[in-house]
Amino acid sequence: MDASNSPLRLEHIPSKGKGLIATKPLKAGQIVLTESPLLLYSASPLFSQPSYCDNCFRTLPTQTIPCPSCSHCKFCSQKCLYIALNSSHSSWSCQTLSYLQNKTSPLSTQPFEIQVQARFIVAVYNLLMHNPSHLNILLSLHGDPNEAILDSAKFLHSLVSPFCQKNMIFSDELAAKLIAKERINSFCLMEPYSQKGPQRSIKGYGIYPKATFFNHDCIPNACRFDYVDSSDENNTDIVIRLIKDVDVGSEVCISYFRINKDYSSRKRILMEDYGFACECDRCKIEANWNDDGESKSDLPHVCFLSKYVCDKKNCAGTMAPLPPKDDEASNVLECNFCGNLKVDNAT
Ligand SMILES: C[S@@+](CC[C@H](N)C(=O)[O-])C[C@H]1O[C@@H](n2cnc3c(N)ncnc32)[C@H](O)[C@@H]1O
Repeated sequence: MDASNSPLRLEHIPSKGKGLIATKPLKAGQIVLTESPLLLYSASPLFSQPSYCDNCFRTLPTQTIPCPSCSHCKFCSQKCLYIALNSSHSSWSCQTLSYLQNKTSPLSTQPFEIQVQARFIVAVYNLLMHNPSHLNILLSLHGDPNEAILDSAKFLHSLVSPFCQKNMIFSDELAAKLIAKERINSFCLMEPYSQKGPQRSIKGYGIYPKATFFNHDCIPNACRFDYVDSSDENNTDIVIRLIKDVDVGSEVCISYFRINKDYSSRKRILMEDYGFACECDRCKIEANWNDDGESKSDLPHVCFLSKYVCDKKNCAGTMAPLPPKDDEASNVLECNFCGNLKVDNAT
């Protein structure tokens, strides 16, 4: 990120913590970051059977390959099974998850959110057993534990720690710090778009240590593309593409959710999930929104939404221009959810 030819650099942004700033003038459609995940984990409750591969998160074919030791994990190919057995689904993870997924497990009566935290704890402990140096990266991310996280960390660590060797670094304090990072810094891996809707559900979560530094804006100048169900080798990479030109020195921001959410939903999610009150221009205007009958169609954010929200049925993804070719900006917009293309005649 700090390499001299990188389009972005990390800086302190007043009242936001760290953020990413353009190091040169950047063009709409430009890809400013492609990054592989440090950690991936499933978003499925522990006692359900996911419909996607436990290694690559692509939708499972009809013929699946189960883990030879547990009945819970399924893979789409021998290659994915082999990769997982040597990484995310090590014998330690397999044994620990099998215990947690047992019908008599204390987790069977716990809410969905705690079950996903259990998956995260197993995934992160497994990662740190194999790559202890990743701990510093994880601990440097934003987020501190609150009371609820301290309680769930204590509970989850007590279930998992009997499977850990005595000389390991894990503790309930560390579990709490890690869960607090997970909440704020994870990106969703989504089911493919379907016109039947209603909304794409979440297959899994990924921690991307550079992408996590993008701050939120309700009128973002960049958005995230993902290609989880593509046949690309790096299908779980995250790709951040610019929606508009960005001046040197300006911050590049994404939206942490669909850009067409109303003011009260945005306000609630940003406070409950991310712990901040948004001060962007759109929020300032919408906080004082009243139904005075006056047309609002020429307000900058209303124009932005009508241009960049995908209008395909049940989609509402964000449209961003295709990457520039030979330094020439594209006038074709692509939706980051459904892949819909539309020509932008105003370009
Ligand atoms: C994923 S992190 C983004 C990077 C973070 N700023 C850092 O220093 O590591 C999300 C956190 O950044 C801060 N943040 C993001 N967007 C913000 C905004 N528009 N206004 C204020 N704080 C923001 C909030 O503290 C939020 O919980």
